[in-house]
Amino acid sequence: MSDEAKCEVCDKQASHRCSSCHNARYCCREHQKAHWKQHKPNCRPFKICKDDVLGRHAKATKAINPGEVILQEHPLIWGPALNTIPVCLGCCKPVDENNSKPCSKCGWPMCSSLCEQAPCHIPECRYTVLKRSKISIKNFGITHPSYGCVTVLRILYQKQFLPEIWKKLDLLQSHCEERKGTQNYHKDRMQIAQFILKFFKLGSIFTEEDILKVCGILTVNSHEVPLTNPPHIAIYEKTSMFEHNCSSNCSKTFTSKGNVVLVAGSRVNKGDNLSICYTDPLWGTANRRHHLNESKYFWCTCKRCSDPTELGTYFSALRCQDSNCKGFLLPKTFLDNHTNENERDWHCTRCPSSISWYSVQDLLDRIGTDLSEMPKGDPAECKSFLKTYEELLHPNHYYLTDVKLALLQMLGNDDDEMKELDEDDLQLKLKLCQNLVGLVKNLAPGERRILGFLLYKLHGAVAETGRRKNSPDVIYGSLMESKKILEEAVDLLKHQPIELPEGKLHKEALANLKELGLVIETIHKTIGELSSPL
Ligand SMILES: C[S@@+](CC[C@H](N)C(=O)[O-])C[C@H]1O[C@@H](n2cnc3c(N)ncnc32)[C@H](O)[C@@H]1O
Repeated sequence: MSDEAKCEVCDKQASHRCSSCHNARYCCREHQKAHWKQHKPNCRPFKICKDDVLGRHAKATKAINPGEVILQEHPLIWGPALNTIPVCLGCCKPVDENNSKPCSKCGWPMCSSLCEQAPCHIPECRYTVLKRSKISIKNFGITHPSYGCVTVLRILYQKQFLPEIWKKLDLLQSHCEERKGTQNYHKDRMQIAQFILKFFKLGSIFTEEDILKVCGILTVNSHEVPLTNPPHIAIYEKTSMFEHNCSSNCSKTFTSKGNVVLVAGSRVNKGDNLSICYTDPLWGTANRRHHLNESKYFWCTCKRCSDPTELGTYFSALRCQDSNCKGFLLPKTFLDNHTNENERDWHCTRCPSSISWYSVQDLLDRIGTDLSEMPKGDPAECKSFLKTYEELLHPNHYYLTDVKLALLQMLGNDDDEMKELDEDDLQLKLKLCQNLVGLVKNLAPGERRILGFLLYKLHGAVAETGRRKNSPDVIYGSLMESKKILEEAVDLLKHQPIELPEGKLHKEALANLKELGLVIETIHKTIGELSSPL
């Protein structure tokens, strides 16, 4: 009998499951009732299903409202990223020769004696001690190849000593077969597997295949945790089951302690698949699909990828090159990776014009280079980029979106700067915020962090526009609108931890909301006094 088939209370064979989460199993109703108090905090609104395309994935077992927490869990394993500068192996904060001391047992630089004794440091410490010479890290502040093996060693340690955790890790996808022959596989083999086998001399315990499987598990399932700078990585058991969608219905954030929190971004119906976005939702379709194939070994065919207009946003579209035409150029599909050359042409949505795939690539490469070479932090440069490329790209194009996102943060980034902003720039900021809020709501409604950030910026621009008017009625109207937008931002950002910029923004938004409420009350009284008969 498998573990899953046992009653949560008595270990007898289970005949039924909790009808809400489908996870807990019981032998009888009495035991289910008796267990409810204990089970309630863990009763999750999803079950794990399996099919040939997705493998294991999560399905909602009841309707879920936007903002509802679907899951919160501890990492199964965490550690430094595979490419990182030297960090403390207790807390993952950067170390250098001044703020660290080598671990007395193994030599890895640690930021404090508390971190030296942290349980998470045991695996690499023990394996280093076993090889009978300490490690010596001399170059700080630049990517250090030795750190690539640390999280891998932590997983191998579970395999050797902690079978309960290893069992869970071992069940995760590693795509070993698909990875063979790829550049990433070769790199992992040379830089991680060989290093572990030769430097740590662990060949009698682990094979090269064991190590490469762990590299695959990490590549496919690990999450970047931005609570430290540089971010560290972690694997979460249940979160690993959530499939990818480029317009996902859930998003993830983290608690201050490093737990992952999955939150519904849009309304989910019972039976819907639950998804998160494994890639950057503000990349174009070709780039997202390429990245997913390179890092997660599947070609995405979600609704957004299947629709060349990307849900009607034209996020990857070019303007038709016929100056008399108001249409946009797009391929027939982004899904077919191997069609013959003519089939890859991009066609106008209005006229018979078309353009070859090579010309599209050439144009996009040129604009991409311009963007990467653009001096940072200069609003004039951003405006000039937008002016030049709005002639060639759809207004929602991802390159323009990228620059708009940067520009709106340069225009009046705090209250004082906002007051100083000239009227044209204020109206530009307002337009950029409105434009991007509309775009993200269409394209990636589950992305609560991005939407919350944009709405926060929008509330400021709306309030400032109102404040500059002479009429108390108009000011009152604008501040009420701004308050409504701010309330939405507060709700969207409510699960962000204070360590992240969005958590700080949430704190700021709550304070602004209180202040805005008081200002609105005062204006309301003034209007009442002005309009009351003498
Ligand atoms: C983090 S795992 C998800 C859990 C996995 N399905 C399992 O059975 O363990 C990521 C892998 O799931 C599969 N996957 C996730 N989302 C997918 C999607 N939208 N289309 C196809 N495969 C997907 C891919 O094989 C991907 O590498």
